[in-house]
This record gives sequence, C-alpha cells and structure tokens, in this order.
Amino acid sequence: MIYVSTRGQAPELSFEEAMLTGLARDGGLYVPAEIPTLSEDEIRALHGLSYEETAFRIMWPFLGGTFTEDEFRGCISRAYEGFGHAARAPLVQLEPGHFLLELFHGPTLAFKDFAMQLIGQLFQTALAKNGRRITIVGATSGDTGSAAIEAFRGLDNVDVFILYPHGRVSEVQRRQMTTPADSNVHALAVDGDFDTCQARVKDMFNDFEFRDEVGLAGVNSINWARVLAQVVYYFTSAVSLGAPERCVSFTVPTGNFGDIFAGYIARKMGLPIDTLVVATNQNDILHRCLSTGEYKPDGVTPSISPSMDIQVSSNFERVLFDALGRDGGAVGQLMDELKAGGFTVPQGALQALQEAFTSGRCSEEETLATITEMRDLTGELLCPHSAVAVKVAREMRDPAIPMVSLATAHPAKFPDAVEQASHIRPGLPERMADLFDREERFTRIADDLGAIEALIRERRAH
Ligand SMILES: Cc1ncc(COP(=O)(O)O)c(C=O)c1O
Ligand SMILES: N[C@@H](CCOP(=O)(O)O)C(=O)O
Repeated sequence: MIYVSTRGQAPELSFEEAMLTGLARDGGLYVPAEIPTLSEDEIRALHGLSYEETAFRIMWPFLGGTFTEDEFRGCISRAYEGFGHAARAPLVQLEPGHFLLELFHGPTLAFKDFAMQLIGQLFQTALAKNGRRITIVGATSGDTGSAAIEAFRGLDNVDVFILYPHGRVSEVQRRQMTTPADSNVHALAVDGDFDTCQARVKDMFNDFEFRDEVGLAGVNSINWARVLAQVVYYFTSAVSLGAPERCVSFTVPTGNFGDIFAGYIARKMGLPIDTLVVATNQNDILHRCLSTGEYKPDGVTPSISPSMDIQVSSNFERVLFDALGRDGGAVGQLMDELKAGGFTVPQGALQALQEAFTSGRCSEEETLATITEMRDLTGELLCPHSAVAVKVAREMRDPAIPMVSLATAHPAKFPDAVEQASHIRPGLPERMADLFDREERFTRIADDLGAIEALIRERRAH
C-alpha cells in the first residue's frame, strides 16, 4: 500500500511515513494510491463484532505491513479501552428511520478521540521502533486540540504545540487544552481564527529547514491516519442498520471535511451508502461550493457551533483530487488560485462532487430550535454541531432509507448554547468535574510565523 500526494510532486510514502509526515512536501495531502474494498460477504461478517475487531478488519489493508498484527491489535485495544460506552459509538433512534451516532464517549467528549487515541498509540509504537523524537503541531477550533493533548501528553519523545484561535473556542474546550500540567504540552492562543491557525501550521510544514530541524509531525486531518480511523464507525453503524442488504445515508456536521471524507472512503470500500450529506453552519462555503462550484472564502463568522467555524477546508483538497481525475497538477493550480482569493471547480469535477455529496446549511436560530425540538421529542440533548446535522438531515432524508446523523460532541462542551435552547445546563462527566478549578497555562501569541517558530524552537529545547 503506497500513499501519493494530491499535488503529485512529493515522494510516494508507506503508511508509517505518511502518518509521521503529515503534510506532503509539495503542500498536498497524502491519500492511498488505491482504496481496498470489502466484499458483501466481508461486510456481512462484521455483524455482531466488537468495535475493536471491526476497526482491525477495516484498517488493516491500509497499513501495508507497517505494524505486526499483534502490534496493531494492541494499539486498537488500548485506544478504545477508556471510552465511556461499551459500544464505543452507540446508535440511538431519534425518530422513525432517523438515527443519531453518538461519537462523544471518548476521553475528551468529541469524535476526534476515535482517531486521536488510536494515532497516539500508533505514533508511540512507530517512534519506539525508530528512536525518533518529534514535534507535533496542530491547529484547532477546539476539539482536535484537546483530543491531541489528551493522546500525547506526558510522552518523552513528543512535544505537542496546539494553535487555537484566541477567544473563539468554548470555555470547556479551552480548559481542556490549557489545564494539563505535562511539560510536553503547549497551548498557543493565536490572534486570529481557525483558518489563521491552520494556515500557520501549513506554513511550518512548508518551511523545510524548520520542519526538518524540529522533526515536525501533524495530527490534524491532513494526516491520513486520522481519516482512516474515522472510516470505522461508518461501517459499525451501517452494518447495525442492515448493511450490506440495506443502504444507509449519513449527515455529517462539516468544517474541515475530514469526517465526511471518511464516509466517502467507506463508500469507496464497498459500504452501501446512499447519500452523504454535508451539513454546514452559517460558515457555509462547502454548501455554496457544492451548489455552485464557487469556492471563495470570505472570512469566518463566529457561531454557536465554533468547531465548524472554518472557511478553508483542508480535506476538500482530497475529494477534489478524485473529482479532477487524480490530476495533481490540476489540484495544485486550484490551490494556487485559492491562495489568491478563490477558485471555480471545473464543470466535470463539480458534477462528480454533486454525485458524491448533497449539502445543506443550518442558521444559528435553526440550530437552537433543533436542540429545543429534539429535547422535547426525544429527551436527547444535542450539542450545536450535532444539531446542525440533525436539522439538515431532517430536511434532506428519504423516509425509505435509514439516515444516520453524526453527533460529534457532547453537549457539555457547549453548555451556554445548549442551556439557551433547552433550559438544561449539561454537566461534565464526574472525571472532569474539577475542570474549572484547575490552573490554566497558555501562551498568547500574534499571528506571526517567525514568532511561532521561535517559540517552538525554544520550548522544545527545554
Ligand atoms: C464537534 C465538531 N463537529 C464537527 C466538526 C467538523 O468536522 P470536520 O472538520 O471533520 O468536517 C468538528 C471539527 O472538526 C467538530 O469539532
Ligand atoms: N473542528 C476541528 C478543526 C480541525 O479539524 P481537523 O479534523 O483537521 O483536525 C477542531 O475541533 O479543531
């Protein structure tokens, strides 16, 4: 199994190299040269298996011998043992034919734990073998950062630097990032929005001298291993709803396009997914692009679903690569146009995207109204991101096909919006009950690449 860059100019890599490398050296993102498929019998055989065993069967063909079977099974088992639900990703019925996939039972209460806990284990296993020391940098709108810190804190051979937009994450998210006392954890509050943070992370990868000096690695969904781990819950949920005999649709609250891209991969692997619905909040560039072909970021507007406050959506590049016939040169050209203000998806590629995805948008008022309505109808308290998915799913779904809406975070991460809508203030789990008493530690920093690199150089030296 080899991995190629979406811009076609970087060396082809193994799974291990792609995982430890993050962004390709031509600025692109790594994707498998080919997608392995499962036969109907292989999908049928997933019925009744544990989450861990399903995870092994789905991901193993992508690893190309990087780990032994025992090593990989050990990583999977340790990754999910701390989850607060035996099913790991339980499905609950919201209304006839409409299901909620609860992805918030991991240690930091967001879907990011599914991938981050696993790649924490995979990184440790790989680094123990090759004796390397790495510097992880990540950009976050709140959830990736806390999940990465939880997965990598306290490790000897890893420093973790997380860039988050100052004042634009929820208080729970911020405290999850700023209260761990481990000396290898560094939370940086950047003056800007998530797109600013992500741009600086990519700049660091494109500064080869810095990248090689500090041994840069990335844990955003630019890292293929992140996407791969998220493919698993599409299989577990679809199989429990009757796949491969029955088609299933999914609605995914979308920002950086990583989670819905994992669904797209599941479909390419043979899972019978009818419709993949991209659900956006008021930062609806993906919905507009899928409708019109125009991709022109016009600034992020802060919302009550802050983790989706994104306009430059990393993984869209991966799907464009497929839609453009895997032509790295064409992808590179669109990405150059994006730097200059935006691009128009060529007609044939737009048609391919529209065949693969549908999309919808949810306003702030609709998000609050959906939280209220679902609390009244079902008793389920939705986080604002999950509410975006549920609202769009209800509009778009075909009653003849089961629809799964992804619940990507626990409502207690966003208590203000949830309380405003439901008059219930969701509480944190017992193990996090002292989060508001813990001391915070973070560095406020300007949006200045040189200053950020200098800080990373200095901190990791200690
Ligand atoms: C709670 C939550 N929901 C949805 C999303 C959007 O997911 P993606 O960026 O993979 O599209 C994010 C952030 O990524 C998130 O943290
Ligand atoms: N919503 C994310 C943004 C980063 O996304 P990623 O999946 O690329 O890491 C967050 O919570 O940080």
